[in-house]
Amino acid sequence: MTSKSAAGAAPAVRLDGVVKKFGGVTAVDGLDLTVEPAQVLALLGPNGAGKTTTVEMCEGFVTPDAGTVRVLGLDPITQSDLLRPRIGVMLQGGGAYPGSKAGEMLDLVAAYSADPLDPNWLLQRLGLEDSRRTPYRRLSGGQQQRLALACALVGRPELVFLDEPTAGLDAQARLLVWELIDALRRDGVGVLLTTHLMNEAEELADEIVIIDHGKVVASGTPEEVTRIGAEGQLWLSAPPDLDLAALRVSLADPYRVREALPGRYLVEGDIDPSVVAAAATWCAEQGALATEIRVDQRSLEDVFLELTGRELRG
Ligand SMILES: Nc1ncnc2c1ncn2[C@@H]1O[C@H](COP(=O)(O)OP(=O)(O)OP(=O)(O)O)[C@@H](O)[C@H]1O
Repeated sequence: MTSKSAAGAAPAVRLDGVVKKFGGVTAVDGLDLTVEPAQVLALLGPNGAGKTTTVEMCEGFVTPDAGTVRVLGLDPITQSDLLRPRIGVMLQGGGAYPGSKAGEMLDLVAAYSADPLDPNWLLQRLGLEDSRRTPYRRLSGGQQQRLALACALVGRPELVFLDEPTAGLDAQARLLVWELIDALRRDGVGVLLTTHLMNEAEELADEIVIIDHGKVVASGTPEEVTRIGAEGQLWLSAPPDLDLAALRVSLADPYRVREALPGRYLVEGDIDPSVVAAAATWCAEQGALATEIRVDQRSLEDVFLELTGRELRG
């Protein structure tokens, strides 16, 4: 289920029973979590679920009230001097002086590292080669975001914390970042990623942890998480509001058929090949294109919404 670290190697991140309260709000409530080396773990949760607080405790910016946090085997609060050179943190805003140029900023961060990556190679890898001499304040939001990622990676960290690394990026830039995260994993780097993009988590993560109200509500590989509650289910994706009457005739009792979410049709019962055929035929007879059929497996978004509720969080 989970990739194992090399014998004797400390997990990249290990949280045991971690609690963090802000006044009357319990942001993190007894959280256990492990990121192995060379593993991408996606931490998902609705707004206010406790993701940022969790990551900030790992980075040593926030002190837990209870439990243990170990990052590369070290305590991020009391051993931060030892830890800092070994981790990469993607700061929103980059801690930048607005007038400094993108290339200068990256060079400066690289200068703090004993064995940095070549900043020019990294700029080119992130599609920033033409922005080398551009002052930070003139970079677009997406370019600033990519520069923050470059700053997190230039010191060859063993572990990186990526807080919504592709928020606000266009599709091309997102793909570049995804490729880079994949390359990090291949190089043995652990990645703790927070994201609101379910496809990003499915695409990149070896392990998904969904939290809500500071507690784990589901965890496992993407395949394991998308199987939660999906036994005896067929999900068909197509345009919304199709007429289900004909499908109810061809799949009579004991099958139950409904449009569970707009454009997501759910058949519950014993799913055999004839049921798959009936669902596909029904969709074609409606003149609609079925874009996806999943058996005994749901989309990550369906699982996420069911586990964390559909109401908006503040
Ligand atoms: N410094 C703080 N002071 C007071 N309350 C805080 C502080 N930081 C976080 N909280 C509260 O702790 C809870 C968890 O917040 P956190 O930012 O960790 O959630 P999140 O999952 O990262 O949310 P989002 O997806 O919106 O970024 C929220 O109720 C938030 O208001």
